[in-house]
Amino acid sequence: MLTVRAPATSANLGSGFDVFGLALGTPADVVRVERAPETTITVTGAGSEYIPEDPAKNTVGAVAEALDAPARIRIDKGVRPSSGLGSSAASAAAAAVALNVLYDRGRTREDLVSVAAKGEAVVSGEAHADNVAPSLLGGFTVVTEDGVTQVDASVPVVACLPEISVSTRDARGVVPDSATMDEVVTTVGNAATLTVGMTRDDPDLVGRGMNDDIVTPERTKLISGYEAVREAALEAGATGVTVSGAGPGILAVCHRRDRRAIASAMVDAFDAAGVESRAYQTAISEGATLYRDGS
Ligand SMILES: Nc1ncnc2c1ncn2[C@@H]1O[C@H](COP(=O)(O)OP(=O)(O)O)[C@@H](O)[C@H]1O
Ligand SMILES: N[C@@H](CCOP(=O)(O)O)C(=O)O
Repeated sequence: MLTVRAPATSANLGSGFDVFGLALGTPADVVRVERAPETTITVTGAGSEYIPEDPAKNTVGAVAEALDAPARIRIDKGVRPSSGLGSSAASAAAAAVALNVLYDRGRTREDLVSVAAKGEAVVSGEAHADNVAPSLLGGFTVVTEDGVTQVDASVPVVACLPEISVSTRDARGVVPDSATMDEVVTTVGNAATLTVGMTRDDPDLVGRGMNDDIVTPERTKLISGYEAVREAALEAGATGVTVSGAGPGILAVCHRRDRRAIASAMVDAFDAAGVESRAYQTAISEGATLYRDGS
């Protein structure tokens, strides 16, 4: 048996829709695999009651098929589904790493990005790779049609997860079809600033580059309390705040000294809006980790 822990991720970071992603230190999914004549899946843990065990409907089923690697697969969810924290991607990334070794397929982590993205197509209709790439590779990732670029960034973050669900499929439905040239120019500038910030581990530059006037405003309408939570995080010292992935999670970037205060300000602001939430105080971290002995 092989065991892989794959981290939650936060995609987009505002200015990098479908392009940017980062790996979070916590939470994470743990996936265990054993060879079997055909693929079976069991799911336990956070939100498991909402996750299908049918291989045709679960992200890991698509990964097993793509690698021609039938297995008994057990998923222990640490990342709640429909969270904006790459829940479906964490399972897919973990399964890709585990099955690649189990069947000695010889794929590199970079090769596995497109394999794991097939799982995303099962749930959101599109094989977007901006969650699976950081879950596999760790750090900050930039996904384009030409491939993936990875930076071992280390920046403190708070990921606040409200007790509401937004499916990625639905949130992709509110993405505008077009943008003005002014909006594009502003977004390119922000994305470039953010990327330089990641290469320097500079939370101020990263935060300054997170603004996005194209996709994010449409998605914040799906998250009760978003504006109040954003304001509270900024007042507590966050250098940038935006929707995590497709939401409802909210990501705040910060200096380490402010992390605890930001986490409690965000939870309090959601509470005042009548929404329960929990905040993960973490940092950009490593990608999927393989444990050979099943421990
Ligand atoms: N292994 C899996 N882990 C989590 N969700 C899964 C998995 N396989 C299928 N799903 C489905 O994917 C959807 C959640 O994915 P998504 O909407 O992209 O949320 P998230 O932002 O948390 O990844 C849910 O409908 C869930 O049932
Ligand atoms: N780029 C995608 C990212 C979705 O992330 P998730 O964590 O919400 O699945 C999008 O914005 O649709």
